[in-house]
Amino acid sequence: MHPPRILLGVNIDHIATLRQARGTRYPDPVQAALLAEEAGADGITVHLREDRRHIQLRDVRLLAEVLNTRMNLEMAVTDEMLALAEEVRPAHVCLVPEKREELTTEGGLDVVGGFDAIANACQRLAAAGCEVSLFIDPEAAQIDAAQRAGAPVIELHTGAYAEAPPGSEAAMAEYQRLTTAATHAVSLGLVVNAGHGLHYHNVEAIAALPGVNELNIGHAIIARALFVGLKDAVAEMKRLIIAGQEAGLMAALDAHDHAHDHESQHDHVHNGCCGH
Ligand SMILES: CC(=O)[C@@H](O)[C@H](O)COP(=O)(O)O
Ligand SMILES: NCC(=O)COP(=O)(O)O
Repeated sequence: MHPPRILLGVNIDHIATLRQARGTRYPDPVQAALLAEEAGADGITVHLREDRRHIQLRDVRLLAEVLNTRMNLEMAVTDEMLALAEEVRPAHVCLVPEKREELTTEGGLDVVGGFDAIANACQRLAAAGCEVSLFIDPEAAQIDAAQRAGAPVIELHTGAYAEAPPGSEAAMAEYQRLTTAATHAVSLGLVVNAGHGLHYHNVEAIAALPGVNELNIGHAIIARALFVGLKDAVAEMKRLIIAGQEAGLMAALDAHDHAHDHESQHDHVHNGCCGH
């Protein structure tokens, strides 16, 4: 049976970045969200940062009213944000680490180190009806802790892979880390999302990872939208994700057939079918 198509969550933070740069009312991230949905986005991701550098509370409240798909609210594990999520009740909440001085999210959430606070946040958000995901680095210890904390979903941070020079040993090592992490998380029954730094040239490989449910992509889509329009930018990303998923499935089938052939040859020899 064909697994479900990988979903695309479009992150619209950078529409708000442009608006905030001039203090105008435009461009409106809410308008962008509706266009992205029309182009095939399966969900809309926003990161309401403590410093409110891009997305504002007004955006989150309006999106909660008008989205036709679902909101994925990225937020830090703070009392203020937990209270807000309990009030707005987005379909999905992704807990992320946050530093004021960072340009963008630098690493994954330390679930091992902050276990009690994160497990408590997972419980509160689940009680509010939100599906919680934890944005983590592709490390077994963090994945295990995420499961123990009660998160049904993880989002693997793809930043290190995206930043490594394409084709380099570092990129291959990061890809292997992501593959191992996704396989491990799926074996624990976790839903596996991924994102950060994905763009039109690296997304196919990430869509080919085993068992991926959703990719969250923002910067590259909004940047391309400047030249081709938001709808085309979203549609093109969806096409690449589907192509990557198909390639991953074919590769998995080939590997399976290969292993099967090898096993049959092995049985053949051991069952004495070679005239011995
Ligand atoms: C959690 C994550 O990887 C991204 O959503 C990122 O945090 C977006 O935030 P910025 O748009 O501020 O980079
Ligand atoms: N969680 C990742 C995300 O929402 C998008 O990150 P980016 O594509 O803007 O780097």
